[in-house]
Amino acid sequence: MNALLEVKDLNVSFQGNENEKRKEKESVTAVFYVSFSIREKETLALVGETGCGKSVVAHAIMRLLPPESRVKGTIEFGGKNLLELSEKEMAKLRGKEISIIFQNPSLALNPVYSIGHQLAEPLRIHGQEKRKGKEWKEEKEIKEKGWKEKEEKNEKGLKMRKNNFSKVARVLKRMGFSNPHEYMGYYPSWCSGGMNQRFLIAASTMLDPVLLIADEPSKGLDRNRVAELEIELKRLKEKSETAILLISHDLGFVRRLADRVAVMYAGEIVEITDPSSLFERPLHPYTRALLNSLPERGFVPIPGSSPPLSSPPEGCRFHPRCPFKEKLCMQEHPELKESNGRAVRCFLCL
Ligand SMILES: Nc1ncnc2c1ncn2[C@@H]1O[C@H](COP(=O)(O)OP(=O)(O)OP(=O)(O)O)[C@@H](O)[C@H]1O
Ligand code: NI
Repeated sequence: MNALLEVKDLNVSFQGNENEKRKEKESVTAVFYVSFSIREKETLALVGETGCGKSVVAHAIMRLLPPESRVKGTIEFGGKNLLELSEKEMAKLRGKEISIIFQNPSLALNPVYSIGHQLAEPLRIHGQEKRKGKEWKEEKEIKEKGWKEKEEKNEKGLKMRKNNFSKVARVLKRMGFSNPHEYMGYYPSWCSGGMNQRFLIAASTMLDPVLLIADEPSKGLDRNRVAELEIELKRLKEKSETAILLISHDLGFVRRLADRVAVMYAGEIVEITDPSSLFERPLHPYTRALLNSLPERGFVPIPGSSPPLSSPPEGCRFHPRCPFKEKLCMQEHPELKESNGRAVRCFLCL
């Protein structure tokens, strides 16, 4: 099957603070030659320790990185390289074809607008774009023909609002809200955190995006809410055409939802495989260490810490923490090699 999204050799660096000794600005390469693809309707999880570059990858796809970042490589989506699109072209895709679930429901929802109003926002933004030229013409005609037509236009606006609201109601109904019109009149502060989280998912998927990016959607949620979120994402997987890039520290969550998992370490992908092979037969020593650090597997911490991204070690980036390292691992940088549907960046595996 064709890839929906194809990330090739993605590099992202940031101009950092001035180094005291060398009196020059240090550059931090947060993402280093990252390549992966997501197929239609597939859920790909991105996992790895904090600071390894997961969010930077997500923001590069959404083109939401700050101006001081330098991005290289290609991100192909629908036959176009997203990195070459103008801001205007990108704005047309955002929220419509590629959407993102923001992490914190209480920050992402505006307290002073009703749920219904906020859920209709993507419809308003993307509906207006298409109508812009036509609207301008209408505006001109109104000036020429007087107020009668203006009244008609107001009616049109009302009709559009009604259409938007019935679309919001349909989406909420699909998400299991039996009485959507009632909830649409609610304000975020009237609802529980779990419910607001579901509204955020509804907002992100209002226009049936082909790709949804969920960056740590379960972070900071209590157990019940994580369970609700999981049900919601499963429902989305089953009932829609949306592919998901799922970024999460919660490996149990990843195991239950992902079709494939990419493991990142210090800005690189070190392993890509299906969840059951990953959990039953992890190959890369880092993946093994990551699994051993899970509470149910004995909570064994990974010795040492991630290398600074401004000066990563020579050879394999994991070698200073690897219990199996050999001389070669310290001297040469391993490639990501594929075999039997798995890919691993290690001289000692495969
Ligand atoms: N705007 C920025 N300027 C400089 N460095 C940045 C910037 N944004 C991210 N970084 C650096 O890039 C690296 C990767 O950050 P990123 O947020 O992608 O990590 P992450 O894997 O998402 O971690 P977490 O699991 O904690 O969310 C970090 O070392 C971070 O300091
Ligand atoms: Ni992150």
